[in-house]
Amino acid sequence: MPIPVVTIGIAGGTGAGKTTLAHRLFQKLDESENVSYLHHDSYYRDLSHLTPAARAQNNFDHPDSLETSLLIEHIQSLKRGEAVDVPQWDFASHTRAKGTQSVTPQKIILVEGILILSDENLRRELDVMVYVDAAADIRLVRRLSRDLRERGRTVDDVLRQYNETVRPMHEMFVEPSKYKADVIVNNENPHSMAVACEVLANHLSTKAGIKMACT
Ligand SMILES: Nc1ncnc2c1ncn2[C@@H]1O[C@H](COP(=O)(O)OP(=O)(O)O)[C@@H](O)[C@H]1O
Ligand SMILES: Nc1ccn([C@@H]2O[C@H](COP(=O)(O)O)[C@@H](O)[C@H]2O)c(=O)n1
Repeated sequence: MPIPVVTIGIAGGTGAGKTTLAHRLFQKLDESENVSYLHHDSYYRDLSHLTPAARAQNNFDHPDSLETSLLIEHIQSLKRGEAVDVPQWDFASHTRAKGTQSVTPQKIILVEGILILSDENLRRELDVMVYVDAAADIRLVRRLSRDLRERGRTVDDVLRQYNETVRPMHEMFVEPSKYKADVIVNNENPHSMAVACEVLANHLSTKAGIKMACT
């Protein structure tokens, strides 16, 4: 029996604050309201057939690097009330890790990723589309620090990748997708985050009777 579900998409450039916003939303949702959280990054195509050097040169910011059709299938399964087995991505080796993570169906499906608003079929699955915005220099600094800390990268790795693929693909695919969003959040302004929270709370309440306290 299908359950009423609200699907929220959170897009934005690398380092913009998508994960930060998603985690803030979890904290603000009533504890009884659980969330099925899907990250587009989990759906990168496996590169284990390539050498480590070749994998590192891959363009991870082009839509073809992701198995978006599987993400769409998973959203549709969750909407039907079926659990899904989500692949796990290893950012250090650029490969799909062994094993999957089971995600169970909940009233809210939260989908996050740089490219989720650039795919028309994926957009059709989303009830509310949010784009988190921040200036390129701020995003680069945040990404540099996160990739050194959490993704096993060097400063040279991050800067080379940023210049060769991240920045051009951002301009080609990510930034234009901003104009598909229902809500654009300015992550340099805390008030903008608060307003976005109010908009989402209002939507969840009217469409699905889900309570979310933003204060
Ligand atoms: N408004 C903010 N002010 C300062 N640091 C932030 C802010 N938003 C996010 N960050 C930090 O920037 C880094 C990248 O944020 P994250 O949410 O992971 O971005 P994304 O998911 O869009 O790549 C994280 O270390 C996070 O703590
Ligand atoms: N093996 C990989 C896979 C992806 N990336 C980068 O991740 C970025 C998206 O994640 P955010 O959390 O920053 O939104 C994307 O820009 C890819 O370049 C990677 O470096 N290695």
